[in-house]
Amino acid sequence: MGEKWVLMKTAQTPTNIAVIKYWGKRDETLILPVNDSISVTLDPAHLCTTTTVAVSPAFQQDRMWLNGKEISLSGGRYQNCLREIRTRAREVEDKERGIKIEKKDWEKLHLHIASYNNFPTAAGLASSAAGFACLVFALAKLMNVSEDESQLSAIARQGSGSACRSLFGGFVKWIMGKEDDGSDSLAVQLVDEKHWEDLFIIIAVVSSRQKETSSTSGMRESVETSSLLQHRAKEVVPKRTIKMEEAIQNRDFASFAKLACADSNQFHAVCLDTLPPIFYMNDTSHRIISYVEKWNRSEGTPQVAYTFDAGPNAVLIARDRKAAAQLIQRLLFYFPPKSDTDLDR
Ligand SMILES: Nc1ncnc2c1ncn2[C@@H]1O[C@H](COP(=O)(O)OP(=O)(O)OP(=O)(O)O)[C@@H](O)[C@H]1O
Ligand SMILES: C[C@@](O)(CCOP(=O)(O)OP(=O)(O)O)CC(=O)O
Repeated sequence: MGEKWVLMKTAQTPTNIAVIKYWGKRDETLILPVNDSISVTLDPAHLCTTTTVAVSPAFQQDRMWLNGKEISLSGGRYQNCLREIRTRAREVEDKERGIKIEKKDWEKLHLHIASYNNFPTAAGLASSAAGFACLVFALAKLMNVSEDESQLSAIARQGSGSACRSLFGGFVKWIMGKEDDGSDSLAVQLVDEKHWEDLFIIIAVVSSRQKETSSTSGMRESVETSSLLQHRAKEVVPKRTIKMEEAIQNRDFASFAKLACADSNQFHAVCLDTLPPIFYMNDTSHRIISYVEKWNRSEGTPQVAYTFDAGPNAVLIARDRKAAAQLIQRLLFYFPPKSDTDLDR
C-alpha cells in the first residue's frame, strides 16, 4: 500500500422519536434496556446527521470532528462501536485507483470521521440516536461489512440505545432481548415509511439549549430510585407495546394517540418519581399538552398526539395534512416564538 491515498464514504441518517419510550438499562456497558421500545423514524430531509468516514495510511490516529469541533474518541461508547465494526471489516478494493485493503490491514489503519447534525445537539432531540446510527452505517459501508441492518443496530446500540432504532425507516421496535451478551437486543422494522403516509410530525422547539440532565445519567438515577420505573417496565410497557403494534398495523390513529400520549406522560412521571426528581418539561411543554388534550376532546376524536423526550421540546404527530396545518396555525397563535428558533427562552 502506498501512503498517498484516502478512501471515503458518507452516510446520512435521520433521527427517531420514541412513541413507547426506552428509559432504564439493565446493563450500562452493553446498553441493554429494561423494556422494549417503539419509535418512528423522521424523514431524512429534515432532522438528520451526515457523517463522512475516511481511511488513509497517512493518518496517525483515529480522530473525530462533531459539528466542526474535534471531540475525543476515547469514551467507551465510540471505542465499542469502532471495535465491533473493525472486527467485521472485509477486503476492500478500488481497482481504478489501485487501492486494496486486505481484511488484516484494517487493524493498523486509522480513521478520520467528520459528522454534522442539522439540528441542536444534546438538546433532547435524539442527536445521539442519529449520530451513532450514522457512524456505524458509514463505517460499515467503508469497511465493506456484510451484516444486515438489525445486526448493525446491535452495534449502534452500544453507542447510544436509541441509535439502534435509526437504522430503519418507518416504525421500528427495539426488542430488549434476554441474553446477557446483548446479542438479541436489536431493532426490527415494524412497517416501512410508506405504510402510514398520512401522519405529519411537527417538532415544536420550546428550547434548543442543552439539557441539564443527560438521558444517560437521568435513566441511571431512575433505575436506582424509582419504583414506578420497575412497575412500568414489568407491567405496563409489555402490554402497551402489543397494543401500539396493533394500532400501527391498523393505522388506528385514536388508539395510537392515546398510547403515545400516555407513554410520554408515564415516562415523565418516572422522572418525577426519581430522587432527586428530574424535570425535563417546562411550563410551555405543559401548556402544549393541555392545549392538545382540549383540542382532541373538542373534536371528539384525536387530531394530534404529543410526545416529549428528555427535554421540553414537543413532538406533535398529526393524523393528516389538514390537522397538521391547523396545528401549526394554532401553535403560532397561542405560542408565538420568543426568539428566531425557540418558543421559550
Ligand atoms: N453526529 C454525531 N456523531 C456522533 N456522536 C454524536 C453525534 N451527535 C451527538 N453525538 C453524541 O451524543 C451526545 C448527545 O447525546 P444526549 O443523549 O446527551 O443528547 P440527545 O441525544 O440530543 O438527546 P436525547 O437522547 O435525550 O433525545 C453528544 O455529546 C455526542 O457524544
Ligand atoms: C427519552 C429517550 O429519548 C431516551 C433516549 O436515551 P438515549 O438513547 O439518548 O440514552 P443512552 O442509551 O444512554 O445513550 C427515549 C427514547 O428515545 O426511547
